[in-house]
Amino acid sequence: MTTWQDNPILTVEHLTMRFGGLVAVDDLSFEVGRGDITALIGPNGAGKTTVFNCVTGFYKPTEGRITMKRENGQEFLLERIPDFEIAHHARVARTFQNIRLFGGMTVLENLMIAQHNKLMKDSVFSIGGIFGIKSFRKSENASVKKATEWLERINLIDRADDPAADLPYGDQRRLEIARAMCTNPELLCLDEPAAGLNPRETSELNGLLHSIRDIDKTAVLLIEHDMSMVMEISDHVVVLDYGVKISDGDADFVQNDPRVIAAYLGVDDDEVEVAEAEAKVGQKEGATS
Ligand SMILES: Nc1ncnc2c1ncn2[C@@H]1O[C@H](COP(=O)(O)OP(=O)(O)OP(=O)(O)O)[C@@H](O)[C@H]1O
Repeated sequence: MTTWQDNPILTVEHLTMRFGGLVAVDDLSFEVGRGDITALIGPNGAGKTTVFNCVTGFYKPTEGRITMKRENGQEFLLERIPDFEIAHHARVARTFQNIRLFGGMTVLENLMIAQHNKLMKDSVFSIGGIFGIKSFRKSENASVKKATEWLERINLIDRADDPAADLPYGDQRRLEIARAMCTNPELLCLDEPAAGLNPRETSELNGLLHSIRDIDKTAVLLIEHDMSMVMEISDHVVVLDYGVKISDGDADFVQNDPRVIAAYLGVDDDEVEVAEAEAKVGQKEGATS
């Protein structure tokens, strides 16, 4: 079995991000394995979103290197290129904490617009579209086919013509992921994909992420606060606290790591056993009262 170190798609080296005097991310290094679901976790304010923003080009890091290695061997230093090139050439797609669909457009149109760049190119920037040239028609048909396939995969084909804003929250989340997938990413970055979902919607999301890893062979990097979801689906978990990496391994390793338990309980490492015992007593008392 390969691990994230053997075949990384993304390598983060000595990443540091300062905002004035505040060090949000401090000398962070980790790998994201090709074909893995990797979770970036940590308490509030640990620096997770800042890392995401550096990987996807929203922030330029103060120091460090972020290398994306595509399947075809091409390498991109993400800290050096603008965000549209990160999406377009390095093939990194992302979603945000808050859903950013085009609510007034239909469900299908949301998936079509994700393929806009290719359509524009194939239509020679609309001129070919007006005259109906063959390459544009072919490209348009391919876009509709791809959008339809995704709607079938996320069980929204019956809602194709409804405005995206009319969908239930969990469906909107999956549509947003499908829209990101329509840009053909090799790395998909998801910012709290399970936030606000009920257990049924979370289970549908888990199925979708597994299929993206296994069928599309797209690596997934996610930030998530829902620990049971993280531990269930992740091949690899990286834990941050106060901008510093405190643990890095598979889900079993990380959830039993005393440094992680200490960070989440808000105590020092050497106080973990006492805090855990107190937490268990508290749970029992809660159950009997
Ligand atoms: N643009 C910014 N300007 C100044 N400080 C910032 C900026 N972005 C983030 N920070 C600070 O950097 C630190 C890390 O924030 P970040 O949002 O990355 O954490 P997080 O782990 O994603 O937190 P949460 O789980 O609450 O979303 C925090 O102290 C935050 O206030």
